[in-house]
Amino acid sequence: MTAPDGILVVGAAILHEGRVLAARRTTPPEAAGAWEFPGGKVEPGEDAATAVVREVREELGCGVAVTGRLAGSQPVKPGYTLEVVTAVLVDGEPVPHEHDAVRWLAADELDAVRWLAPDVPFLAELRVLLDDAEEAAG
Ligand SMILES: Nc1nc2c([nH]c(=O)n2[C@H]2C[C@H](O)[C@@H](COP(=O)(O)OP(=O)(O)OP(=O)(O)O)O2)c(=O)[nH]1
Repeated sequence: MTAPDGILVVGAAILHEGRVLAARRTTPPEAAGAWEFPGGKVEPGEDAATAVVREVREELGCGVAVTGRLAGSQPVKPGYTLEVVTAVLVDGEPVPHEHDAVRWLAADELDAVRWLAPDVPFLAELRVLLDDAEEAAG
C-alpha cells in the first residue's frame, strides 16, 4: 500500500453497527464543510496502517484497528494519492478535535453529505459493505 511517487494520504472508513463514520473538514477554505474519512498523510518510514491509526487518535481521540482496504486509489492534488482502509473501533468513541462534526452514515445515507471529490469513487464499495453488514445483523 505505497504510492509509487509522492505522498500517500490514507483515510479510515470506520465501520460500526452497519454505519460508517464521516467527518466534516474545517480547512482549507475550499474543503471546509465537505466530508471525508478521518486520516491523513503517511510520514516517511511509516506504514499506512500505522499512519491512519495515529491520525484517527489525533483527530478523534479513539483507537481503531485496520481490517482491510477499499479497492483503488484516487489522485487528490499533484503529488498526493488517496487510499481508504476499513477499520473498527477498539477503544473509546470518536470526538472531533479537528473536524467540526462527525456523523455515522448508513448505506442509504452515504449520498446525504457532500464528500470531498476524491472520496466519491470509494462509496460504491462501501455501500456494498454496509448493506452486507445490515443483512448479517438481520
Ligand atoms: N484525511 C483525509 N484527507 C483527504 C480525504 N480525501 C481527500 O481528498 N483528502 C485530502 C485533503 C488533503 O488535501 C489531504 C490530506 O490532508 P490532511 O490535512 O488530512 O492530512 P494531514 O493531517 O496529514 O495534514 P497536515 O494538516 O498535518 O498537513 O488529502 C479523506 O477522505 N481523508
